[in-house]
Amino acid sequence: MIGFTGGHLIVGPGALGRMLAHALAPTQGVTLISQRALPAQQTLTTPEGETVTRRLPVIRLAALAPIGSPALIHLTTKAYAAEAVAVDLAEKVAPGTALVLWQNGFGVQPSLTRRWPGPVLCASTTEGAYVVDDAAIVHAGHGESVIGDLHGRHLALAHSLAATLTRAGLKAAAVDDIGVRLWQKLAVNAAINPLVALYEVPNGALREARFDAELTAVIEEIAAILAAEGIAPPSGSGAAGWRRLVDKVIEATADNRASMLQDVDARRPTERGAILAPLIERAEHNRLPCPTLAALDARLAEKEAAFRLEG
Ligand SMILES: NC(=O)C1=CN([C@@H]2O[C@H](COP(=O)(O)OP(=O)(O)OC[C@H]3O[C@@H](n4cnc5c(N)ncnc54)[C@H](OP(=O)(O)O)[C@@H]3O)[C@@H](O)[C@H]2O)C=CC1
Ligand SMILES: CC(C)(CO)C(=O)C(=O)O
Repeated sequence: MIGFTGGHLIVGPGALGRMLAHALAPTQGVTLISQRALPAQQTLTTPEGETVTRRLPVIRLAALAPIGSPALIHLTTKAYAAEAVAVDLAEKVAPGTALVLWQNGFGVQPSLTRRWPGPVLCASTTEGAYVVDDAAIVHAGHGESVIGDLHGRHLALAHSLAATLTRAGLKAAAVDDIGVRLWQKLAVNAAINPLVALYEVPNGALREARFDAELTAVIEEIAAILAAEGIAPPSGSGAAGWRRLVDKVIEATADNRASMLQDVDARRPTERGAILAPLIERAEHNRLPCPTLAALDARLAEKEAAFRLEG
């Protein structure tokens, strides 16, 4: 068993986890928690193209001794791994320990807010990072993070974390409507990610006429579902407001291979369960049709099954 000396525990040392660790390490105690051995010598390429190498302590979750209360636990696994990891973690930390969920979508957030024994913050970020290998990541682009909790009970904690992240060079703000922010990001992810992952194209391809009918159908379904849930787009209203937001993101990220496409490229499961499933569930709850979203989900499931067969 390996000891842990306090500070920020970052569980899931992938792109986002290591980016947070690199940012926080100069001013805060940081420990990465992994599921397999990783080198402690870690390199980050900044959005400005600078390369920085740091020693980041890494402990395997299975080897982590029970600990008191770290400052915060950041959960930075993919959404589909988060609940199982949280169950393992809960056995090792004091019950009041705060958890920060960095996952996209709206699956693990309500569920772990109910189940985790301490405060749960949710973060929604437009920072962009990707993994090069076990010792290197790229922070591809600066973004912004918003942080809050689903029931508005931990705003002081959200403010304190946002200030810590901002001081560390990751612009962040505390918000009292994180649920709305998560759904708004989910709407963008649901409109863009499944299509680009299925057609294996960069985001900018969705500007082409051949995708217009499918993109329009997806956005109309999302708009109806979110209207029933009382979630409006950040500006404008209805399907036109969502379309404007999605078009803006497509334009701004035209060269991106979206995260779901990167998962397809790497033959990994996608986060469709965190992005499409909550919309489909809310559509069923509100007795709204969502044939386009359901078809995208089924096609992605088929693609993932084919990868599993490949091996
Ligand atoms: N990358 C980005 O720019 C952004 C990511 N996000 C969200 O953040 C989340 C993480 O994304 P990202 O960092 O890209 O994903 P990655 O796949 O790069 O990282 C996930 C990490 O979790 C690790 N992990 C999986 N299971 C466990 C476990 N049981 N114990 C410890 N670690 C585990 C993986 O380890 P292993 O390598 O061994 O599989 C991997 O290091 C996703 O929900 C994503 O949607 C949101 C906005 C931006
Ligand atoms: C907004 C978008 C689609 C940008 O690529 C994204 O967040 C992702 O790749 O998951």
